[in-house]
Formats: sequence, C-alpha cells, structure tokens
Amino acid sequence: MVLAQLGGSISRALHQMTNATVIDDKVLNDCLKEITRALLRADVQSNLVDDMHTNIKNIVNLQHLAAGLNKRKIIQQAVFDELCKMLDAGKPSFTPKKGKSSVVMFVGLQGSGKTTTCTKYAYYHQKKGWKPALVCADTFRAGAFDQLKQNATKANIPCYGSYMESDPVKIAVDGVERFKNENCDLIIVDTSGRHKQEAALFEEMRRVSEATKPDLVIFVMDSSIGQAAFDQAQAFKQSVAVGAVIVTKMDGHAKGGGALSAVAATKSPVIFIGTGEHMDEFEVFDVKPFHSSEYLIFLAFVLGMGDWSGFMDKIHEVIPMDQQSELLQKLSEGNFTLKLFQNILKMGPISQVLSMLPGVSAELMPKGQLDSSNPKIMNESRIMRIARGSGRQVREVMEMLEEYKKIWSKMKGLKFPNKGGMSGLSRNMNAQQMAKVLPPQMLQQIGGMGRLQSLMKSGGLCT
Ligand SMILES: Nc1nc2c(ncn2[C@@H]2O[C@H](COP(=O)(O)OP(=O)(O)OP(=O)(O)O)[C@@H](O)[C@H]2O)c(=O)[nH]1
Repeated sequence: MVLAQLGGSISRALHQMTNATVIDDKVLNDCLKEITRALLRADVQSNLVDDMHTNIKNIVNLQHLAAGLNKRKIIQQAVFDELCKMLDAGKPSFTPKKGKSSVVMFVGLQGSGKTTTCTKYAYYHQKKGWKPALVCADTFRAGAFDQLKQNATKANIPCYGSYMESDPVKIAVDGVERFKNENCDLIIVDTSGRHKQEAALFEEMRRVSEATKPDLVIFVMDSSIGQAAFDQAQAFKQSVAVGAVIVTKMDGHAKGGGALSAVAATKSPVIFIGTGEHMDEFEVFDVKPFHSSEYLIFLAFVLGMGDWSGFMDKIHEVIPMDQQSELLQKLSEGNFTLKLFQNILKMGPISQVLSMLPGVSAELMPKGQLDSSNPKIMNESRIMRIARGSGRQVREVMEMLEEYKKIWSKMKGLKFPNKGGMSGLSRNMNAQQMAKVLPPQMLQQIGGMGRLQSLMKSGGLCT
C-alpha cells in the first residue's frame, strides 16, 4: 500500500533530522523538503503540501525557541499535527440512527464506484440490523438501474427505479416516499456519475438533492484519481452539501493522496473505504483512534493505516459474544490454536485482517515454507477440516498458519486495547515489546533499537 511507503519516507526524513548534531534551519528545511517530496509523490495536492510546509515553519521558529527546549520533539510534534489535520475534517459527519428514517444521497464522478458502494453501504447496515433500501436516480447511464437491482437482489435489499421515467428527480422523490412509507430507516439514493465540466448534470444533481432533502450527501471517490481529486471534490461540494467521503478501490495501486485532498476540499471526513469489488469489501475508516498519541499516528502511516479499531470491530462483528474475551485473551498470550484460526478465518480475506494488526503489514510478511516442527499445527486432517469449515483453499489455510505463527510469537505478552480505545496498548508497551512486534524491515526503517528506545523515551512516540 502506497501510504505505507509514504509513512516510511516521512519517518526516514524525521530520523535524519533527529540524527543531526545541531538542529538548525538547514536541518529543518532538508527534513521538510523530504516530507514535501514524499507527500507530492503520494499525489497529495500541492496546495495542501505548501500549506503544511508553511504551517510547520510558522510553528517551529528555531530562532525564537527558548534555550533548553527540545527542538527535535517540537518539529516532530508539528509534523504529526499537520499530518493529522490533513486526515481529519475537524468535524464528524452526520450519522444515521437505526430505526429513524434517514436519506443518504451518493454523488461522484463517472465510474468512481457509486453504484457498487451504495449496495455495500446498504449491506453493511443491513448486517447490523438496519432496514435499508436503494433508489436508482441514475437515468443517464443505460443499465444503471439493472446493475443496482441486481446487487440489491443479491443482498435482499429492496430497490426502486424506473425503465420508463426519464426525470431522476421524480424517481428519487417517488422512491424516497415509498420507502419512508415502508418504514425503511436508511434510504440510499444513487445518482448518475458526472464531471465538474458538465453543468447540466450538476444542476440535475442539485435538483435531486433539493427535492429529496438528504440527511447526508456522500461523495464517492476513486482512490486513483490523484491530483484531480481536490478540484472535482470541491465542485461537488459547491453544488450539494457533501458531508462525507468514501474512497473506493483502495485495493489497487492507487497512491491514496487524493483522499487527503478530498477531505480538504469538502471539509468532510472519509467514513468508509472500498477494498474490492465484492459486497463485503468495505471498511469503516476512522482516524480517531490514531489521535490517542503521536506514536499511533506514526504507526498508522508507517503501516499503511494499521487499523486497530477495524480489527476490533471485525472481532465484535463476526465472533460470537461469548467467545470474544477468550479470543482476545489468547491473542494477548500469543496462544494460538486451530480453533482460533477458524475464528480468524471468518473475519475476512487474510490480507485484510492482517493489515489491521499493528506491526503487521501483509506485504511485509515473509513468504516461505511452513515450519513443520509443530505436529499439532501440521496435522493434515485438521487443516483440511479448517479449510472445509471456512470455505477456504487448503493452500490459503497453510499460508495463514505460517504467517500467524510468526505474528503470534511476536505478539506474546502484549496487552490488547478495549474496543475503540488504543491508549492501553501504548501505555503497556515498552521499546523492547514494540521491537518484537515490528517486522525487522520496519525496525530498520525507524533506525534500529537504539533509535526506537530514544523516540519512545523522549515521548516522541508515546502518550
Ligand atoms: N477493485 C475495486 N473495484 C471497485 C471498487 N468499487 C467499485 N469498483 C468497480 O468499479 C467499477 C465501476 O463501479 P460502479 O459502481 O459501476 O461505478 P459508478 O460510479 O456507479 O459508475 P457511473 O454510474 O457510470 O458513474 C465496477 O467495475 C466496480 O466493480 C473497489 O473498492 N475496488
């Protein structure tokens, strides 16, 4: 994931800066130049990068800093704060309430993934006990209604549209009214894809919004849009009250910087990310947990947004309530069993689950042969049973056993945070423990054990 590379470049720049014997303007400028370059390479819009650069220079005025202050720490803090600001719109988006009817309208560029995302959003809520419904107000693209209907049928979600009516405003109003009468609590209106150059289509979108009065307008953005994200997102925001962003196709090779631009242009948070074409390849995006300490922000970037709360959410979603505490206990003891793997397998594609764990970026995991020293794990029939029970290939189970064995041994002794909270993790972790969890490449990237110790001691990476 390219955000992981971005994290690597930023941490390297900070590392070089903290290694300098004297922190002067040249050292600061070199560090900022490196960070700027890394952000631009990740497709973050140049205005945002310039703003960040200026803000840091204003905060860190080396000439005026009182003697005795830790300049390294002040620079690090300023960089982290500015990175946070980029990811954080400053205010949460409107959150629909279960049981109370809400209208959510989806807008975005052609092919950004709106229709797919509407169904994913509906399906996500349906699994949590909501009564969602879909309305197709896309009369522009032939086949849009069929696509939505097909997806909706698969997920057993009611869907409204028309082959005869050509006015999207009329369809949207009729659909919303019908589903309100049917007591649906989440009415999702899919609209045509459009470009900021298409004034007539923008006017149409404005009229759909005016007529249906959505509680929330979601801007859907393809993560590969790159530098163009800012202007397009801003054009949508100027026509309708965009309140949230969903970034799609995060499973591809996109650089991800466009997401930061869309947050800035719409002043709205990213609430979900799409990670594949399938209905359940959809994840909550939450930057809040990373706010608990600078060190977590650092980890989030270095690990490509290692997502603790997503991991915990998955556990709460798919593991039966009475088994959750046992699972967490075993995870924290590094005590893995085949039963535990079966539960983990239920949580979704292996790479997705892995990438939620701090210190474990799926692409950083070494791929080799399974160590056959543990006969309990290697028992063929047990592996076959797991594969059958979880609907996976034997090869997949083998790969996962290998990867998890390595992770578990690293995680031994770590304290797991409660749902939604991460401060417990940072409080309970010392540099030794942290080094055990980090893949060797990452420890090297940080600057080795000594560097990790000094960062954690100086508070640069702690709460
Ligand atoms: N890999 C991947 N593909 C996605 C994702 N989301 C959507 N797609 C694919 O992107 C393509 C376009 O998706 P649609 O949902 O049809 O896009 P749209 O924005 O509704 O298109 P218009 O109505 O023409 O504007 C489809 O092939 C989807 O399967 C995602 O998160 N990952």
